[in-house]
Amino acid sequence: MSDDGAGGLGTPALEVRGLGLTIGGARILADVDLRVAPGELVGVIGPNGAGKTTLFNLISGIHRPTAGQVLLDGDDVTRTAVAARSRVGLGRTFQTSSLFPRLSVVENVRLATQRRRGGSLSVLSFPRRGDAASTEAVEHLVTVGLVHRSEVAAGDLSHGDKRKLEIAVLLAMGSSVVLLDEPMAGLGTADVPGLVRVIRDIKASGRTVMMVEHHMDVVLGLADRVAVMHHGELLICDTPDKVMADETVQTAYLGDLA
Ligand SMILES: Nc1ncnc2c1ncn2[C@@H]1O[C@H](COP(=O)(O)OP(=O)(O)OP(=O)(O)O)[C@@H](O)[C@H]1O
Repeated sequence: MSDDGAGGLGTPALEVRGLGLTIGGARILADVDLRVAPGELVGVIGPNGAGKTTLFNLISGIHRPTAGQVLLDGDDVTRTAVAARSRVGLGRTFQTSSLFPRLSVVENVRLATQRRRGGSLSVLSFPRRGDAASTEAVEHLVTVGLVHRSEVAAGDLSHGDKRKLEIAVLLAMGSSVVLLDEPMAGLGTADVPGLVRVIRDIKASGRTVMMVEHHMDVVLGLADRVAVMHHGELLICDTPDKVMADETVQTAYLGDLA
């Protein structure tokens, strides 16, 4: 099933058309159509094994689909490599951390800033405080509320702070479409509101966000629309109210949570 096009008029920031993945005869994902408007936040929910991570893997280029297309800002990137998608503005966090644990917090962000600017990737070039890349790195750390941890090794951060740092790295890479894969996973209850604020700020900055998340209250509180996956298909993509009231969704998923 396709979403009902709440992405609206104009070119979607992200679109998938008829997206499918079959591996060894097993249908992992089938016929997913979804349009995400610039600045929109779409939450992706569904039971374990529904295909949420597979959808992200296809959008970010980790897997090639066996059917369908992925478009970024109207351009077909279905055959584009992960790094090249990143260069045109698609950023993704993973369920497992992808940071450099021995580098400091600010160094991790600065490295991403340098990469985007096409400059040196040498760690030796880090200590030039006050240069443009460092200044920008600090700005991203302010955005995610981590500037007070700038000099700490990334590997020594709490789980919640690592998630914030991953997001700062995406911002430094210049991502305009941000895929967040279970950002709240493993967070203590006390850390959730801080990360929710960060995600709200990212949306407020005009970026487009897709977020796989099992915390329903977080999804319902943040998302403009909620996409529900089930058995590799997209059941519905609509406003939180409509999704919560949808009978098919109640039967397929939400009923299980009650
Ligand atoms: N490379 C693969 N080869 C075979 N099966 C796969 C592969 N990748 C995913 N699957 C299967 O496809 C289904 C969807 O997996 P996926 O990880 O996308 O689900 P999910 O909705 O993200 O689940 P969770 O909430 O548990 O992370 C699962 O049954 C999984 O075992």
